[in-house]
Amino acid sequence: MSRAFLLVMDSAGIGGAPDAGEFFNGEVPDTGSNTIGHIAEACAAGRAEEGRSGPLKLPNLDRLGLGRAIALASGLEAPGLDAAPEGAWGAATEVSNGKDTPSGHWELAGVPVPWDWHYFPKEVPAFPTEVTRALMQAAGTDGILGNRHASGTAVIEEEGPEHMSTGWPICYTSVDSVLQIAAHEERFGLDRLLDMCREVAPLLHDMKVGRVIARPFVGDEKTGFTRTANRRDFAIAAPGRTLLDAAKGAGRDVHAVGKIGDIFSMRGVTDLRKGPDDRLMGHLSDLVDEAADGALVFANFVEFDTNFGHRRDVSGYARHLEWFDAELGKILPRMREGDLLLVTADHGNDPTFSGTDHTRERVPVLCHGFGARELGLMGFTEVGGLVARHLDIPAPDPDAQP
Ligand SMILES: O=P(O)(O)O[C@H]1O[C@H](CO)[C@@H](O)[C@H]1O
Ligand SMILES: [Mn+2]
Ligand SMILES: [Mn+2]
Repeated sequence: MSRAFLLVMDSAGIGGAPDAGEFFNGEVPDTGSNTIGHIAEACAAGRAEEGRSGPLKLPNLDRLGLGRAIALASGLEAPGLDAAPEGAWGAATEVSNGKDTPSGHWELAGVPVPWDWHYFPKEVPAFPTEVTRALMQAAGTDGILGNRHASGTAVIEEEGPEHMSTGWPICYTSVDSVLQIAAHEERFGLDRLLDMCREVAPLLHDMKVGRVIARPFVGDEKTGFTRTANRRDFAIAAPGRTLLDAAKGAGRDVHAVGKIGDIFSMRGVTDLRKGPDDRLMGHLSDLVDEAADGALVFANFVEFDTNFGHRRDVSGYARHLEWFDAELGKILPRMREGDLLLVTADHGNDPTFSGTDHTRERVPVLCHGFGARELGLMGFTEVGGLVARHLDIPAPDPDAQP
C-alpha cells in the first residue's frame, strides 16, 4: 500500500474558468483573472521586485507540469514556466456556485456544494437584527463594532481602538459567505472569542452562511494591531461522503494539516496539525517520514491567499510560491515508492486583479507518482476520485451518508 499527499496552495488558480464572468470583484467580472499566470508575467516584467527579483522561479512545480497546466487552463504561456513535464498534469474546473475555500475543498474532496450560499448585503448594518442580537448575547456585550463588509487587516486598524475601550467584538463580512469576528487575544480573550464563534455558528449555518471565522489579533494603538495564527473557521459540515470520510471509513489515517480540519468540521480527520505555513511545511516533512501505508495527508497552505492574494501583494505572492517550490524540492526526493503527491488549489486570488476578493479560476492538478502524462481538463471532484483510486478506498459520493 502507498500514501497520498494532497496539497492545496490556497488561491493559486491558473485562469480560464468558463464561468468567470458570473463572478465579480466589486463591479468587475473575474473574466481574464489568472493568479499564477499573471504573477509570472509581472515577475518577468520586473514588477515584483520586493524581497525577490527577476522571473518567477518554480522549477519543481514546473517539472510536475505547472507551465503546461496554465497553458491548458487559460491559453497563457507563462514566462519562465516552460519545462518538459515529468509529472502527470492537468487543470480542474469547479462547478459549485461559490469561489470560496469550503466550496473548493469540498468539491476537490468529491462533494460539490448543492445549495446557494447566503451572502450579507453591502449595506450598513450588514447583519439582520436577529444575528446582531445573537452576537451581542454570545459576547455578553451591549453592542458590536463593524457590522459591514470590510478587509480584515483594515477593520482592526479602524475599529481596534474602540474595541480596546469598549470590549465589543468587531464583526464583519466579505463577498464570501462568512461572518468574521475579530477580537484582541488579551483584551477580549482568545477562548472567549472561540466560544462566541461556536455559539453563534449554528444560527449562521441554518441561514446557509458557510463559515463563522474567529480572527484574533494582538497589539495596541501605538504599535498597530496584527492578526495571529490562531484563526479558527467554524464551517457547515459537508453534505455527502467526502474523500476524508471514505479514507477514515476504510480504517486509514487521515492527517489534516492547516485549516483542513476546520473546513471539514473535523469530520473524517484522525490527526490534526496546525500553525503558520512554515510550520505546516515542517508537519508535512514529518509526515513524509511518519505517515503509515494507506494514509491520506491533506494539507492547506493558506498564506498565499490571506497574506498576499487578498492584499494584492504580487511580490509577496511570488516569494511565497518560490518558498513553497523550494520546500517541495526537498520533499519530493523523499517520497516512497508508490506514494502519490498531488498539488492543487481551491480557487484563485489574482493579486494583479481589480478588488481584493477571490477570483473564479481553474486550478492546477500536478502529480508526482503517476509518471509523466497529460491528465487534461477535469472536474474538481476528479481530484478526490484520483486520490481515492490511488489509496484503493471507496470513491467519495455526494449522495452517500458520511
Ligand atoms: O480580509 P480578510 O479578513 O483576510 O478576509 C478574507 O478572509 C475570508 C475568509 O477566507 C475571506 O472571505 C476574505 O474576505
Ligand atoms: Mn481558499
Ligand atoms: Mn480568502
